[in-house]
Amino acid sequence: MAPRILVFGTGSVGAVYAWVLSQTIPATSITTICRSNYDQASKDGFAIDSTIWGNNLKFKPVVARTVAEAAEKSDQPFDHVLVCSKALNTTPSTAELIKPAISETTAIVLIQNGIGIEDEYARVYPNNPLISTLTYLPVTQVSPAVIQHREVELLHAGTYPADAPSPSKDAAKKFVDLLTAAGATAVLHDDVQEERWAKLLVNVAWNPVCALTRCRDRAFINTNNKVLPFIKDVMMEVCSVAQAYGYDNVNEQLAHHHIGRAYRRDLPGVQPSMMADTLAGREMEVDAIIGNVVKRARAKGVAVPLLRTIYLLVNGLNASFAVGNP
Ligand SMILES: NC(=O)C1=CN([C@@H]2O[C@H](COP(=O)(O)OP(=O)(O)OC[C@H]3O[C@@H](n4cnc5c(N)ncnc54)[C@H](OP(=O)(O)O)[C@@H]3O)[C@@H](O)[C@H]2O)C=CC1
Ligand SMILES: CC(C)(CO)C(=O)C(=O)O
Repeated sequence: MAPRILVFGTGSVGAVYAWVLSQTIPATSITTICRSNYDQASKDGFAIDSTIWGNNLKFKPVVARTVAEAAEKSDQPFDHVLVCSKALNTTPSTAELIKPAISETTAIVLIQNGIGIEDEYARVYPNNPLISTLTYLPVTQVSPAVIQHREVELLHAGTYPADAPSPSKDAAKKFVDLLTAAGATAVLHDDVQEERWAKLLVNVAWNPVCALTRCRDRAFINTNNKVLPFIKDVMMEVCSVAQAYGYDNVNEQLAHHHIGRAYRRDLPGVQPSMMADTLAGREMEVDAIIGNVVKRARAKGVAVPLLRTIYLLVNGLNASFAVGNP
């Protein structure tokens, strides 16, 4: 029988992975939880333009407003619940919100940026397979249920914790195999935390500056010849924290690799998710992406003056959305 999939948070990333899975799993076995895009998604489904997979990709999964409604609609327990909402500190937490969909064997798959995002799920579901993933997938929901994707698709996955028991390791492999069979690129790791740190170089450096300046990454580079040295200094601070935790491959060479990717992009470049949030006046993942790095730096006595500055600025920007127009 086809695996049953639930996607919680079907915005930019969630819609793309739901579509990917629909290449091997019937759309009737994929349920998407939608909020602001519910009307459009339930009426016409999703439409994706991708520079990799092609334009005008349409698909219509099952659409529900809440996890309770999704669980009621499904005649079988869900095999995989994909959490593709932003990693935010909400009340109730997202871990609590997905409860109606979690059976004894459901694998919980986090497809989110940041570091230290798994703890709440591990606390609420100590016996379920928990799969931590991150993806290189520049995507933007340009209007409700209409998504644009460009340039790259690469997901890294592994269990949380890294030394999880074999049923969790099997579930992680199964998920990676599902994506691969559907035509996506997914890599399984014994310890995916190294890849989380590696991607933080990109997200800590570019997401806040693009949000604060409202310039896409490549366009920001063109504003001043000091931009690239600054971005490198920010990345090197993240490297020093990662190395303090034993991830020595998160280093200067990797920083150069990531900087080169942005530099080679056509203008105006990509719109990081934090910039999309700012333009929409939506809460940004300030703690998951920056605050948790600053905390980890403090715990190891690593100096991160640039990260502390960026954290305060972007945290202030976040707060401004809550109070409305200044
Ligand atoms: N966009 C990108 O290019 C990339 C993003 N990422 C990461 O992927 C994750 C997802 O990002 P992204 O797809 O951009 O985010 P989006 O904001 O595009 O999508 C998140 C979706 O979650 C929905 N949602 C949040 N809370 C709830 C809730 N309680 N009930 C129902 N729906 C809910 C939102 O609904 P609503 O619209 O109503 O708020 C929205 O549709 C983040 O961790 C991000 O950092 C990783 C790689 C690239
Ligand atoms: C920078 C990017 C697009 C890389 O995939 C990303 O992770 C984000 O927008 O948060």
